[in-house]
Amino acid sequence: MTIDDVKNICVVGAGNMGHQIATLCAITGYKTTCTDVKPEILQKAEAFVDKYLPGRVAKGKLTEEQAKQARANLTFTSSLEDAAKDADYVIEAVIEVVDLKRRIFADLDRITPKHTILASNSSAIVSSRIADATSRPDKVVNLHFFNPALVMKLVEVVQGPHVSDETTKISMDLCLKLDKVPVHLKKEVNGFLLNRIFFAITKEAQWLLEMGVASYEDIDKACVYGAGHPMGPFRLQDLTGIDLAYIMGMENFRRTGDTSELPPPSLCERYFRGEYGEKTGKGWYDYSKKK
Ligand SMILES: NC(=O)c1ccc[n+]([C@@H]2O[C@H](COP(=O)([O-])OP(=O)(O)OC[C@H]3O[C@@H](n4cnc5c(N)ncnc54)[C@H](O)[C@@H]3O)[C@@H](O)[C@H]2O)c1
Repeated sequence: MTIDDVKNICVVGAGNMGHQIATLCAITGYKTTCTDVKPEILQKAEAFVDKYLPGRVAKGKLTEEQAKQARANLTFTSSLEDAAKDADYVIEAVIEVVDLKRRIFADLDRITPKHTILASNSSAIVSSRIADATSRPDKVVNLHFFNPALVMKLVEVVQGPHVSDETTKISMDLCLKLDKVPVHLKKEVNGFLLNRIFFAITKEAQWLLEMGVASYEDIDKACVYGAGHPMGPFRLQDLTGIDLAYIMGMENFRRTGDTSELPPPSLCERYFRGEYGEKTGKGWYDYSKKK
């Protein structure tokens, strides 16, 4: 199999990441189906596309014809069976819970053709923790996009010990077709490449806050105005989701038993109040007045 055999893509999960990955696939010419268990999330994803594509036309980034073709390429369904049955490549982007991902990959293994590559967009769960839920571990890989997936160019392709060179090559080639910049991780490592660097920064920022050294606003300012980052670690967490940071911290703690992996108190407080960041209107910062 080569990249030219990939025509149909299925994206599982239409949340923060999934709806943008699906839109990207459709714009770059792939017949794309996007599925989610929550009807309201599918409706939101569809509404996004119907606003996003005309917006790209208005900005001169797409022609009317390209936008029309992209929309025709993209379908939404609540049925995993319908979404995945003809897929050549699946990108899973559901919540960060390993047992759920294993269940979905076992279902995908049953539903999809034998040649289909099954990729996870997980930020922290390496594919070797999922691959043995399928009968095709050589075709189960991490394909890690960054948020927002329509904008950020980087994709990390993580080749665990079970992943074939063919799967890795097709995944790298797919990223190029999606107009992304892929990097190849030759082994699995917790946090992959860029997040390891960001984890170190965020952890330090979080402890500076907990120790009362500075406010989160000032810590963000230091990173923006001193280090030239486009946004500080707290603002970034609002974008990627405080819920995700909490779940990832808990997953890491469960896996390693290392208490320093536990999410810090100020993050837990926000998580338990349901203040997940931009998507709930409030996180570290207040977005309730933003349209
Ligand atoms: N948010 C980020 O910045 C970011 C960046 C890179 C990677 N990721 C990874 O992407 C994945 C998704 O993260 P997100 O932020 O989009 O989460 P999200 O909570 O916004 O979306 C997850 C979606 O999965 C759906 N879902 C749950 N169970 C499902 C099932 N059985 N079948 C189909 N859909 C189901 C939920 O309804 C939800 O809409 C995670 O693995 C995360 O680690 C997230």
